[in-house]
Amino acid sequence: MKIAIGNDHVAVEMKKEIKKYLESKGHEVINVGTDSTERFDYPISGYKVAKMVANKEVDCGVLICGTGVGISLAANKVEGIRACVCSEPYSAKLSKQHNNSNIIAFGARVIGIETAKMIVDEWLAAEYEGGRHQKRIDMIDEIQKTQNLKALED
Ligand SMILES: O=C[C@H](O)[C@H](O)[C@H](O)COP(=O)(O)O
Repeated sequence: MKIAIGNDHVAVEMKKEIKKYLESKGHEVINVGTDSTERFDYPISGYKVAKMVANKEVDCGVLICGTGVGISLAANKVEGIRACVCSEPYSAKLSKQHNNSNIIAFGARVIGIETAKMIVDEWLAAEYEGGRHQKRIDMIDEIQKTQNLKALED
């Protein structure tokens, strides 16, 4: 798979290790995050990775900041992005199976590298199940596009 990866100053080492790990599994990884530990504003990396995913330049994205929260919030502002913060593999797997997440995020101040590897493994191996879940994803898109939800009017 072709994967974009982004991070802020907190997550430089974890980003490097995850990039290396994914490459060792045969993935092509495009690094758009910072490689410096100088303070760096996470929305920049969140936005860059999100745009690459939304434009289908890559198959999916990985985002890492201190908690994974800020960087995923920024990514989720891009239309079509479903970025999920996970601190354990079960939520990562379900975020793909049920929510069709296209970006996974986690925090370098929250989890260790072995948990991070398990999260990306489970997430990349999982497949979106469609079916009953699609209606809910369509509702999320509807909220984004219209700031409204027709289901409330029914
Ligand atoms: O959600 C935001 C991230 O966790 C950032 O990595 C964090 O806010 C950076 O904090 P600081 O600038 O204090 O290193």
